[in-house]
Amino acid sequence: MLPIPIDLKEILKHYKTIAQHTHKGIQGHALLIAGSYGKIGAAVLASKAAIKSGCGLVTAFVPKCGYEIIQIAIPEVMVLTDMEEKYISKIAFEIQPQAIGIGPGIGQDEATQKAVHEFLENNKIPLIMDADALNILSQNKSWLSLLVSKTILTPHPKELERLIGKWTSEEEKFQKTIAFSKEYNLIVVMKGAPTHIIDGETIYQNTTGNAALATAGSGDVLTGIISSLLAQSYEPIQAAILGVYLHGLTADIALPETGYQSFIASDIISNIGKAFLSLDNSRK
Ligand SMILES: NC(=O)C1=CN([C@@H]2O[C@H](COP(=O)(O)OP(=O)(O)OC[C@H]3O[C@@H](n4cnc5c(N)ncnc54)[C@H](OP(=O)(O)O)[C@@H]3O)[C@@H](O)[C@H]2O)[C@@H](O)CC1
Ligand SMILES: Nc1ncnc2c1ncn2[C@@H]1O[C@H](COP(=O)(O)OP(=O)(O)O)[C@@H](O)[C@H]1O
Ligand SMILES: [Mg+2]
Repeated sequence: MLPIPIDLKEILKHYKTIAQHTHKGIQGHALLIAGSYGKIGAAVLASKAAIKSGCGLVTAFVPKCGYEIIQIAIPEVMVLTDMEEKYISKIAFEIQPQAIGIGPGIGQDEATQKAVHEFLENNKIPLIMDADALNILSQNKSWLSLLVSKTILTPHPKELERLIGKWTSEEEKFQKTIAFSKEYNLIVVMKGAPTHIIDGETIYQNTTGNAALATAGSGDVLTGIISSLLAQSYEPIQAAILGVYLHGLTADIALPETGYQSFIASDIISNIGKAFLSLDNSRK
């Protein structure tokens, strides 16, 4: 089947402008479970991207060593901490987020794996899983059946291979990912150049983005953007499509100013506003 292009026409079917009388309490609350010692940056990037993508509230759940880092780096974001200093060991919270993003920078410590398992057994909130959360799933494939329906997975090619096994052709890669998506009722964002999204038999192909995105943390930012959209009541497939498009668009907007070399993940975040504005302007 031919992929559906994720272009402006497709995006305008899904994109919702912000209601004038909305307030932060109804704009959605996203929870980002991220970071470990030396990789708190992943939590900073994901939660900053979330608050810059329209949800009303963002909470970051990090190991203790991340507390001051997040509070100072992004005062707009609230912080909950694990009992452990350097890694996540038990995911417990009393807030009621509308979406959860888990994985950037969490590592694969045994205690973190146990915490992820317990979390998945109990979670019913719309979910996006990235990075080490995917690697943990790959090591414990029986946990895939615990995921809430239409959970969004965002693997890069290596993470995808860990999840579905090796492929010998592009065709086989798509066949295996479609079978995987159908078996567990998941949405798979196959990150790459270009990114494809698999939702059962349906394949979408992104049209934005460029090689400037080949830089540390750009996937962590994507997780934050999609978590934010999910918290704003976009359906999981809509959040994945819009998130991937906006993420790529930031790089297309920034490229004339930064060039490929000096573009960094924070430049994605600082151009999210212009990316949203270009959607608003195209409606006028
Ligand atoms: N500032 C921070 O805190 C940051 C924290 N981060 C966090 O670090 C954790 C580890 O994440 P990670 O992705 O670096 O490690 P890992 O899963 O082993 O993958 C690496 C291997 O995968 C491959 N590969 C990747 N992309 C590919 C592609 N497009 N096309 C083809 N192959 C590709 C490539 O394999 P190779 O080609 O070398 O065989 C590469 O060596 C994770 O939690 C993340 O969130 C980072 O986000 C950085 C900023
Ligand atoms: N050459 C490229 N062209 C377009 N997009 C790219 C390119 N290289 C990387 N990307 C995008 O950048 C992101 C990288 O994600 P990931 O590998 O998870 O990074 P990290 O783990 O460092 O945050 C993905 O969204 C991917 O599609
Ligand atoms: Mg990544």
